[in-house]
Amino acid sequence: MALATGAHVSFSRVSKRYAGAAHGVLALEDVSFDVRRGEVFGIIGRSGAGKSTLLRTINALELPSSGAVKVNGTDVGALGEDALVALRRRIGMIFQHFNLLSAKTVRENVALPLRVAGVPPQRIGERVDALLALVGLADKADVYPARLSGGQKQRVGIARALVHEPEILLCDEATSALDPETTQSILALLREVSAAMGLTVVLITHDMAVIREICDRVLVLDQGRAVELGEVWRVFGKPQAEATRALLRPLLHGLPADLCAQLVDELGAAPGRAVLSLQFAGAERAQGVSLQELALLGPEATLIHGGLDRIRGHAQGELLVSLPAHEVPRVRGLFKDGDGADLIKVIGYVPASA
Ligand SMILES: Nc1ncnc2c1ncn2[C@@H]1O[C@H](COP(=O)(O)OP(=O)(O)OP(=O)(O)O)[C@@H](O)[C@H]1O
Repeated sequence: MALATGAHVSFSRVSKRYAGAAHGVLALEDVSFDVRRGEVFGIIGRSGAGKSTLLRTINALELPSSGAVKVNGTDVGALGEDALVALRRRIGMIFQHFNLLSAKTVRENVALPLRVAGVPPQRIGERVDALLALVGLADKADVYPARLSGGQKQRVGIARALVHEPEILLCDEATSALDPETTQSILALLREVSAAMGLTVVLITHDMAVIREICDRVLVLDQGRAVELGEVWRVFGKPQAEATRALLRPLLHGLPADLCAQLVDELGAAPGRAVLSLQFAGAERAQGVSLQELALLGPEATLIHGGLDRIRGHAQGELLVSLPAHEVPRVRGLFKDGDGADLIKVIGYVPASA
């Protein structure tokens, strides 16, 4: 059963075909996965991969052409009008362009969904004040959106999305219009409110740094298909699908091939040496890479480039090391290769006769 496994939202064999020329557009194809209760779940993919379509099936803004989306075990596609209104109140949504009403103050923007729901004015006032305090905008209640910064507008968007005390928050490129510093503050706020309110958060973004920063797990869509799913540190540490690698390329620690070649060339002054790449994917070395272990590379090893990063508490990265070529077989044995968490790769040799 969906509830017993902790699934909050479950997608089973979801396909979506939009009407259009000839056979229409197949935006989603046979997508199945669960979003767990209380997790922050990211969806990534190239432009047109189907991310928005998938997100919008959760609150039935789009209905699957086949398959089912269930929230708490209930098929959202089978709900009547009243049940659908109730469902949408349990699912807040925030958008890239904030979608605030410019002719209404901050307070009125946040209050509007409560007014529509017929909540008594006194309760509306209390609720709106509490939410504006929560998002750090208590002093902007009577200001119009035009006088707010992008980050402040998104804070209003978040307050408005939380008015009905939802259990799920959908974020559609919520930080894409913001500068990096403001993005960080909005992510911190999202993390805070999701933890405080026990929210399940599903977000789509083109910004891989956002996924790395805030998500527990990530799904990769490619041309409407789910091609990879896993904990963020695993997927980012060792991406399996080509689509994932392409999306993550800007974040990967590896040196560009031409720079590697240049490094190998420069080492021509020391013939008989090899350049190795030691890649750490985080599973075995959550705490980092021990210097004791690196010391086993031997006294003639030189660290020439690299760095370690931390994703959701797992150390990841790549170190480029030069050492005598005859040491390569011994060193290969020191670090797990291939199916383990780590990978060791010979980037190049400088021939002894050079
Ligand atoms: N209402 C619609 N009618 C017809 N085709 C649509 C509609 N909405 C989306 N599509 C098509 O479905 C596919 C998936 O679109 P979707 O917006 O879900 O992708 P996306 O991954 O969110 O893209 P982006 O990152 O550019 O926002 C695209 O080919 C798009 O052109």
